[in-house]
Amino acid sequence: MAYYIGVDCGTQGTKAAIYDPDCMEFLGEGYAPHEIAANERGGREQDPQWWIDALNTAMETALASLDSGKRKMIRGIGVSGQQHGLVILDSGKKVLRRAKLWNDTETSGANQRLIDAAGGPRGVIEKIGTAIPVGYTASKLVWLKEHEPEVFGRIAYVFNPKDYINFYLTGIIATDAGSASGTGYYDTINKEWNDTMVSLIDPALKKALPPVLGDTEAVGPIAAAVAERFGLDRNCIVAPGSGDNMMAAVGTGNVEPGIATMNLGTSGVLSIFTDQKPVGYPEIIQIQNSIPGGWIPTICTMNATSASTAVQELFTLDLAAFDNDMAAAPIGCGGVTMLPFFNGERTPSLPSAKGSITGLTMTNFTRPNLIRSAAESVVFGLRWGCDLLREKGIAFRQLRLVGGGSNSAPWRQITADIFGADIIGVRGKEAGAFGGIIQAMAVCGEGSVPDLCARHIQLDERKQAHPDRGNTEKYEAVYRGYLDARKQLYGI
Ligand SMILES: Nc1ncnc2c1ncn2[C@@H]1O[C@H](COP(=O)(O)OP(=O)(O)O)[C@@H](O)[C@H]1O
Ligand SMILES: O=C(CO)[C@@H](O)[C@H](O)COP(=O)(O)O
Repeated sequence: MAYYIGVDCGTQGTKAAIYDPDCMEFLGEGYAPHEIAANERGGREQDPQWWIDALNTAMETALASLDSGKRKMIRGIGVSGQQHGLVILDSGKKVLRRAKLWNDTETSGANQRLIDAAGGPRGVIEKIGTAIPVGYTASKLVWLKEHEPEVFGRIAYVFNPKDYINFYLTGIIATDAGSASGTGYYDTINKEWNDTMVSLIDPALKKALPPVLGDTEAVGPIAAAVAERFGLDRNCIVAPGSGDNMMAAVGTGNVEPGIATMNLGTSGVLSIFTDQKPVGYPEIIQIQNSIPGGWIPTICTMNATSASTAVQELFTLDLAAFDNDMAAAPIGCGGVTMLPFFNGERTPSLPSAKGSITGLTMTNFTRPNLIRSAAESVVFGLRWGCDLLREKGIAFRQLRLVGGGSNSAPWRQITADIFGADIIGVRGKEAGAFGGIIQAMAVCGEGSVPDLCARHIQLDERKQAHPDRGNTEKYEAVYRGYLDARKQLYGI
């Protein structure tokens, strides 16, 4: 008998869950939040130590009910982490500064300068198979070189948040192809660091890049101090892990054509596995490497539950009351349209955009309409990206919905109606963490990732929603209204 731990280091907090594959049950779970240091210029940063503190708390909580014998039966840990964040260490492996995060738009000017230097978006795609939206690691390095050259000059290691967690767990520095594909200097088609993009940032950076592990190649065994802290066996291995979207794809069975994963978390994400080399895609679609093999063309918006939470907090409602109001408002919110760009936006590329609400009248200016318009607008943003994927022939037969927003019955129905697609949830604590568990099991020889997905992923029938044809038709007009409002304000 063996147990596995999955960890997800998200933007708002870190989760840990312990899984018993024989009983297909979770033995424990834990969570601890982390703060975000924000500035008015769009800066969004976290100290990597905050992730470690949260990880320790989450792990301790998750392990609390396991006696020492059971703790020793934990064979592997797989970590899923917020993508793109820039973690830099000096030659003594000490953190050089706070990590700039995926949702940091302070670096958007630097991103544009890098894209221009690479020959525009198409020049970037020729080199690495994907465009680089605002938020990718590359732009943060360019920004750092411009704004903090002394710090930049001391970089000895550069990697992403998940890799820092693995470094804490093992003492070893490495990354994986999925994470690397979100940096902006990794060739997603040929699966190797791209010298040209690296040199455009700075040729000296090359020596700071970590080795890229295979999909089921362990980082190594857990470090002695960490094993002792949690009472784990020294032979417990740490799997390579990956970015949260790759791991959520695994944790929802999105490892074969036909399944799509949508995450309504801080960010809004839609990813669809493909085994066909993804060439000629629109620039706004991120091409990312999937675990295992293949690719997951991905759309990521910057405002999902971050936007809904802003509205929820404005009205000081709990989630049940918030959902009730969402359900009470009509489709289209009586003409109220929200553009939820509270954090700027990257899909479409509008890093300096602000949130706005249009179409208000004396009669439609109600709390339920404002709440529902937040939920609808988040889904419209993803629908816009999805239509671009559909144009490329990427189709799906089922949308597996995860993230905090998937707990909301009205939001699920809104999503099903706007997409005209069947929605289902996935049982378990957290898709990214469960992806980590499946990957750790694969690394420990329990089966291939697709086989393990087939055996262990349990769909959640309680979180189903099916499109109502009448609603879907009504939404077509409302969606056009959303696109018009966006075009009027931002020309896109
Ligand atoms: N029933 C619900 N209705 C609406 N929103 C919800 C509901 N349950 C959770 N959420 C939202 O989900 C958010 C958390 O989402 P989560 O996916 O855990 O975020 P992340 O992984 O990005 O940190 C919460 O802040 C909350 O706003
Ligand atoms: O940047 C992306 C994807 O490209 C985001 O999905 C981040 O990876 C953050 O994830 P959450 O904290 O919202 O789960």
